[in-house]
Amino acid sequence: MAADLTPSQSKVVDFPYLPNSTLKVVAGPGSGKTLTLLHKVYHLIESGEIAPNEILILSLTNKAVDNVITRLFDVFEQLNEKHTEEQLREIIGDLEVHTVHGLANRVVIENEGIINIIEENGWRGLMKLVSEDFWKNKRPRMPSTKDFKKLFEQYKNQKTGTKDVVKKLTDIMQNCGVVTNEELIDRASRYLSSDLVSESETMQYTRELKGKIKVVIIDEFQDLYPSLLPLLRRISLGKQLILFGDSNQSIYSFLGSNKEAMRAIEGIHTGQDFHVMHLHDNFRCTPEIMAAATQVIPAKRKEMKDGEIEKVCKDKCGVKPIMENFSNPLDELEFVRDQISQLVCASARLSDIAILTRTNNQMQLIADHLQSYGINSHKLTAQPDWMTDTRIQFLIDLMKVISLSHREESLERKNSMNRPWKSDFSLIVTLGALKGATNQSIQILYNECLRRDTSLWRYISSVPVSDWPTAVTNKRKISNCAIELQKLMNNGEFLYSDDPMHILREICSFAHEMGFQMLQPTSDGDAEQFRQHLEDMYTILKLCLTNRPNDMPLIEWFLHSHFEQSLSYYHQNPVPRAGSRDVLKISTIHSSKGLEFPIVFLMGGLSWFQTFSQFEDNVLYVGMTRAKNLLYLLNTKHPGLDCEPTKRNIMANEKFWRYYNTDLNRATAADSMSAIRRYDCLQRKYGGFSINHRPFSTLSVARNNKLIKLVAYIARK
Ligand SMILES: Nc1ncnc2c1ncn2[C@@H]1O[C@H](COP(=O)(O)OP(=O)(O)OP(=O)(O)O)[C@@H](O)[C@H]1O
Repeated sequence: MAADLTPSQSKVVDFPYLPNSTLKVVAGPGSGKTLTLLHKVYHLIESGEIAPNEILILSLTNKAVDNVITRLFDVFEQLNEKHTEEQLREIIGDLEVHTVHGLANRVVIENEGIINIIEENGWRGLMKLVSEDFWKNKRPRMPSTKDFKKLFEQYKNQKTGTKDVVKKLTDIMQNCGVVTNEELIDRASRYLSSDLVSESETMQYTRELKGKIKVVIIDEFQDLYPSLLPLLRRISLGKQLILFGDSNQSIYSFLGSNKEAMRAIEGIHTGQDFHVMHLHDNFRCTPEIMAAATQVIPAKRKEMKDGEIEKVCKDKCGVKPIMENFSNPLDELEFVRDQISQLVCASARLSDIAILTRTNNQMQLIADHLQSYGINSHKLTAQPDWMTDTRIQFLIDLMKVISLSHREESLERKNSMNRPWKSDFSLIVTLGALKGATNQSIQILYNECLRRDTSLWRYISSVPVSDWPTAVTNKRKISNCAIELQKLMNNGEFLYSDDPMHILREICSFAHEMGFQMLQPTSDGDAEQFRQHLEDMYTILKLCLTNRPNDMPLIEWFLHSHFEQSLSYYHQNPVPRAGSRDVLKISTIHSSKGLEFPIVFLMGGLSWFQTFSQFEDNVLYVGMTRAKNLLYLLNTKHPGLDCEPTKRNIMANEKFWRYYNTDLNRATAADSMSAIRRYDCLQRKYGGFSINHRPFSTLSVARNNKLIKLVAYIARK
C-alpha cells in the first residue's frame, strides 16, 4: 500500500502499533517526514486497530499543524480504495490535530471557562501596576515588556524577591482569567491527571483525551522545550508515542533546551519500548544546495567525512548557491530586485521565489522596497497578521471591557456575588493606553479598589471624581473615558448588535474620540496596514454571525471564539493571491520551517544599521534547506560556508533553466538570448543600463517604478 514510499519510509509506516512504547523517526530536511507521517496515520486507521478519534497529532506551531491539515486530504484521497469523499472527510474530521497550546487551551477552557493568554498589551498593562521602586537597582533602567515578562517569571518561579508585586499581578491575572503560556500547560496537565475530572459528566473532552487516545504523534519534535513536559508526559503515558523530527532543525532554543526536553520525553518509554528509525533521502534540494547546507552544521560536516550524509535524490543542477556580501543595505536590496528581474525574464515565476529574513522588521523593509517597484509580496506568518496587530488586540480589549463590565453591572443589579472582577485586567490595559493616565495614577486607583473591595470599573464609573485620591492625575480624562464606555454599555444597539460593521464603527469611533496614542498610524503604509487588519477583523465578525449560538450576542461570541475561528478561516482561505503567479513570498526563516520553494533568497546579516551577528547554525540550515533549485546567500557569513564569489549570470544559463523547468514539471524555457533580450529591453526602456554594468546602488535608477511593474507584468505572462 505504501508503493511510492522509499524502503525506510515504508518501514516507519508498517511499524506495528505497540501501546506503552515510543517510536522516534529522525528525518532530515526534505526527507518526506510529513508525507510519511500522513501515510502512517492512514495505515493505522486502515489496519482497523486504531479509530481516527484515538489518534492525536501534536505540533508546536500553527504552521506545522496547517501543513498536516492541508495535506491530509490529498494523501488520504490518493491512498483511499474504498471510502467516498464524504466518508474520508469524516475520518479526517475525527482526528485530533492541534498545537500543544491549542490542546491545552481546549482542556483548560472546558474546565474553567474562557481564559485569555496574555499578549503584548497585557504585559504592558501589568507593568502599569508596578511601582518605580520595583525597577530600582535593576537593569535595564528603561525596561521593555520583554524584560518585565522575564523578571516576572523569574520572581514567580523563585517565589522570592518582591513578593507583594508578584502576588498582586498573579492575583489580578487569576481573577481575570489571564494566563501565561506556561501556566496554560501546567493547568491542562493538572486537569488531565486529576481523578476528579473523570467523574464529571460535563468534562467530556478532557475525559476522552485521558481515556480514548491510543496513539500520540508529535510532529517536529525539535521544537519541544522543557516547560511543555508536564502535558506531554501526561498525554503520552500508556500510549504509543511517535516522534518525527530533526534536531538539526531545532530553532527555538530561546524558549528552552530541546535536548533537555528530548531526554525527558525519551525517558517516558525506555529499553525495548524505545525504537529509533531514520529517513535519509532528500527529495527536495539539489546536491549543490545540500552540500552547502551540510557545511553549516558541525556534526553533519563530520558525518560527511565519514560518508554518511543524506542521499540526495535529485541530479546536480550545475549551479552552486549564489553568495554575495554587501556593506550597504541599499545595494543588497537593489541586488535582490535586479536578480528577481533576471529570474522572471528567464523562466521563473514570481510565486516560485521566497525571500527569507531573520526578523519581522527586515521582512517589512524588503516588502516595502519591492512594493515601491510594484512587486507584490505575500507575507507568510504563523498566524493571520491581523491577530498579531497590537492595535487590533487593543480594540478587542476594549470590547472585553464593555462586555465584562456590563455583565458585572447586571449581576450586581441582581445582587449576585460577582467577585472576582473579571473586567479589571482589560480596563487596566485600556486606561494604560490613555494619554496622560500615568502609571502612578493607575496604581493608586487600583490599590483604592483593592482597599474598598470593588472593581476598577465600578470605582471609576460611580465614585465621584472629587472623591478620588488627590495623587491621581488627569482625573477628568479617566472619568471621561468611563462616561464614554458607559454610553456604549448602555447602548443595547452596540452590545446586542447583529451588525458587524456597526460594532466595528462604534468601537473605532470610541477609540478615535479618546485619542489612544497606540492607534495613531505612523505613516501612510501603517494606516493602510491597519485598515486591512480591520477588514480582516470584520470578516471574522461576519463569520461569527453565521455560527453564533442563539442565546449569545455577537460581541460575546466573537470574544469567545475569534482566535479559533480566525485560524480555521485562515486554513480554508489562504490569503487571496498567495498562490498566484505575480506574488512572491516573504517570510522570517522561523515561519518558513516545513515549507519549500523553488528559489530562495536567504537574507543574512541584516541586523541592518546594527552590528552584524553570525547566524545560528540551525537557523541557517533550516533557511538553506527550504530551497529546491536555486539558493542565494546574502550576507550569510558563516565559518562553514565557502565565500568565493559566485557566477551571477543565472539568466543566461540555459542548462540550469532546463533543469529547473523539468523539476517543476513545466514546459521547456525560452532560450537564453530571448531572456537577455527581454531583460535588456526592460533596461533600455525603463532603466537605461545594461545587464553587464548594473549600478546596484544607483537609487535614481532603482526608483524607476515602471521597470519592475513591467517585470511583474512579464511574470504574469
Ligand atoms: N517517497 C517519495 N517519493 C517522491 N517524493 C517524495 C517522497 N517522499 C517525499 N517526497 C517529496 O519530498 C518533498 C519533501 O517532503 P516533506 O515536505 O514531507 O519533507 P519533510 O521531511 O517534512 O521536510 P522538512 O523537515 O524540511 O520540513 C515533498 O515535495 C514531497 O512530496
